Amino acid sequence: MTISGMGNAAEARRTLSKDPGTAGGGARTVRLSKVYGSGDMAVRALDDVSVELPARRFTAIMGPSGAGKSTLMHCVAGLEDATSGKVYVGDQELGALSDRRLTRLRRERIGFVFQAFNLLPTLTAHDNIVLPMTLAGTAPDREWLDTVVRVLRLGDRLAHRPAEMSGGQQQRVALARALVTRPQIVFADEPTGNLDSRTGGEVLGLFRHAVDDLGQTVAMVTHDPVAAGHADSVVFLADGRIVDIMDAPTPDRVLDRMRGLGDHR
Ligand SMILES: Nc1ncnc2c1ncn2[C@@H]1O[C@H](COP(=O)(O)OP(=O)(O)OP(=O)(O)O)[C@@H](O)[C@H]1O
Repeated sequence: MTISGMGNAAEARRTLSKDPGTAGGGARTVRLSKVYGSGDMAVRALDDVSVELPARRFTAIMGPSGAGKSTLMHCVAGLEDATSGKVYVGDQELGALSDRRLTRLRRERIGFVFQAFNLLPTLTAHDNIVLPMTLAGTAPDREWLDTVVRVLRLGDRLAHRPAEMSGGQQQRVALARALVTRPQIVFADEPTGNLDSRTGGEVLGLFRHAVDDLGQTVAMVTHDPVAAGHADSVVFLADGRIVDIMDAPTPDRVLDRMRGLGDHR
């Protein structure tokens, strides 16, 4: 998919290449299990999952409701502890980190785009975008911020508050916020779930752009075979286990596979 008005990708790549160490890392799990609760109430949300989210690739995560998709993303992003097994972001094993170092790794290497955008209503688009840095007490890299804003076509929206923007614009602000710290990995939980198909298509195009032109790694949970068709590969989960991995997915093939898993949405 090509995106109009994306700015100069070669320039973005050059900007990025100044600091190659902060972009392009992947993540993986080794025999990851996650159990919620205990005894009779125990739920095994992830069961012995070994999977790779390769660097500079766009991976979709699919599967029926309750399959463990969000749990997998939360564990890989360091938002939840593993019950057993290991999670690596780049070469770093998350379980080996103190809380403080884990928080720092999350802040510096990981970006999140949640379905509900999670923008603060009283802040302008600009202040929402730089919020992670404001919270961390650091200053944004002006040149990089300008690049992200230009690529995401937000230049004329920076002074607006979320209520003054369309859903697609708010999603782009959320994406800018996830990208501005130059995270190695961007995690997105059903990012197109609430969007009309045109805006959803734009967001998916932005993820492709982040991977192909900005050298980032994207992992996205989705129920939508068309959305998954934008990814490089699809990881299928069912009952907390990986049941298939599909490279070069098309919406038709994804739909067939989903039907086979009993997800008829
Ligand atoms: N905090 C929690 N406490 C207890 N059980 C949980 C918790 N979070 C998730 N679960 C359970 O773990 C399993 C996997 O949940 P998860 O949210 O990862 O699935 P999902 O594939 O993302 O589902 P959906 O598509 O409906 O969002 C489910 O059975 C769910 O009820």
